[in-house]
Amino acid sequence: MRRRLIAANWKLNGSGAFATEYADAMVPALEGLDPAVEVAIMPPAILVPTLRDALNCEGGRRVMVGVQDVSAWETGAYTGEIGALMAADQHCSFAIVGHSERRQYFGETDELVNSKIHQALAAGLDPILCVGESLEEREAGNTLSVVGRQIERGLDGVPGSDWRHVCVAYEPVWAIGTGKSASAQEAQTVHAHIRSLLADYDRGASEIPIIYGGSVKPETAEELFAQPDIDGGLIGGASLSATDFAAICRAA
Ligand SMILES: O=C(CO)COP(=O)(O)O
Repeated sequence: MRRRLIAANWKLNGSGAFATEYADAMVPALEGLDPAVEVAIMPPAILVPTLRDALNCEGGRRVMVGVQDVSAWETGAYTGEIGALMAADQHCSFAIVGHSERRQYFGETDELVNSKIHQALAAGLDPILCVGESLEEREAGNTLSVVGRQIERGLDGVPGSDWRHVCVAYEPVWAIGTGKSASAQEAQTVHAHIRSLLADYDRGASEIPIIYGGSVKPETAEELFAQPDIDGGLIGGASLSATDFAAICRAA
């Protein structure tokens, strides 16, 4: 049975007060949710302790926290960076790695993304490797080759013993923040391709959860998550509403 994961990416949004209010709303909203569904929230790193403490009230469901990025270096003179070990020390469970906004605005290459994947795994975090094509690449018919390259280079050198800690998020760049989600069928086609690429590594890799991101809303979540190779979602805009995010979790 593959893992099912619904993850929130707050991006550059939130505050201490927002995190506390959000957690207060999430705890009751998730009551009764299938315990097999993993729920994780990635706020800006500085809000991790506040959110984590507010979520983990007694009797509440376990909601994990994570970071939106980690450094490619473990420690040292790298001003502004946040290390994977530091995130783990703050009880983070996940790290998003290689988000298209990092690739686009901060020039992250597949090689840098690969170093970050190794840092995350070494620190005991579950990395969520983001892959996805731009509109131009899709229109040129290159979706599967772009995604294939990002998977191959991003996961280069990951040992078989670590497959169970890896997640992949397929996030078509043209669907992020645009309100234009890939159709369930379009997403399923790419997910099935990723699944077959992973299966080429070995059997363990074919069990990696592949989640979809890009304008997921409560109204679209159910059909997306019903696809055989879509194991959950990475939610941006809609995750900023605790009510909408909880509704999306229920669709998993
Ligand atoms: O980038 C995303 C999640 O990482 C998706 O963002 P939106 O849900 O706002 O399109």
